[in-house]
Amino acid sequence: MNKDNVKLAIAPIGWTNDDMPELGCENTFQQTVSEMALAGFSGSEVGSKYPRDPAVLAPMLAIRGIEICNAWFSTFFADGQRDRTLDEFVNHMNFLHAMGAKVIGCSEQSGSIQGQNRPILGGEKPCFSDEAWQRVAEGYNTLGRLAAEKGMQVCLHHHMGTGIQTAAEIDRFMSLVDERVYLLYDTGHAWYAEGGEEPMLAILRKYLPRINHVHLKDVRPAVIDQVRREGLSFLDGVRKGTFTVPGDGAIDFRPVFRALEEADYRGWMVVEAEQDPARANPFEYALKARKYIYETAGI
Ligand SMILES: O=C1C[C@@H](O)[C@H](O)[C@@H](O)C1=O
Ligand SMILES: [Co+2]
Repeated sequence: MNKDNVKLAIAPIGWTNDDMPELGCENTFQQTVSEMALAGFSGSEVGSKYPRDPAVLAPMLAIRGIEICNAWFSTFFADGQRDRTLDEFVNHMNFLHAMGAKVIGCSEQSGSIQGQNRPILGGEKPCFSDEAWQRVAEGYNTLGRLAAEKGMQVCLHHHMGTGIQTAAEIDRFMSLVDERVYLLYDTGHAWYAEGGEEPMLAILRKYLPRINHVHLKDVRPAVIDQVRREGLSFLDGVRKGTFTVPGDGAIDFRPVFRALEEADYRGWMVVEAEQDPARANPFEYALKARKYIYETAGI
């Protein structure tokens, strides 16, 4: 890949998991960003331990050569919480804008079971009605317009346990939104939702021109099988090791990198591999990911 076009970041979720803050609570913000830099990454998403004042955060990252590329934002349009979502979005967008980020990665969280103690593969995730889809589309088109006014772009993170999890749901979403709304492609969630590498790649190939941010997450299929068999929740699975860094799990990332390269992808690729830091040392796994990406993507 061309290193002038693609930048590499890593998410702090490997050090402290904001979905389960007890995982990695011992890892400080400064240790996290220092280890990211030491492992050879130039970007990060934002975790709960990061100072929220750009005047404080920016210099602490600058001395380590780390840029902020994105931060997760939860939307609740299907549930009808449009005003609250838009208000919170504007604050979030302004923070990211002050940090120099260009992308705002959002997830439609109405009815999401990703944080609940319910079987993630047990058919309990939300399915939106036609009216809910219309609310989601209108909401995201508004976010896309607000972001464009700031010279930024909004994207949807398809995610396990949400109403936009499967390939069919991604299709529905993308068919309803306008060209100012992009897709955040997450390899791990695509594999998990569709059960393999071919359907994961099909989503990538279909939406390449609309993908403006990439999460590189590897999977351990044996753990996903256990999650299915034992009716475990998404977070139980994470604790058991559903995800890991590229190069450590089942996914061959070479076709992913090739497809992005052929489509002249320009933007960030973010290693995002939440697992228990007590079992998978975050610095060691960051180095492992960095080496694998160098060897397979050439950057
Ligand atoms: O982008 C993400 C953010 C996390 O909080 C989430 O649960 C994870 O799985 C993910 O892909
Ligand atoms: Co992700």
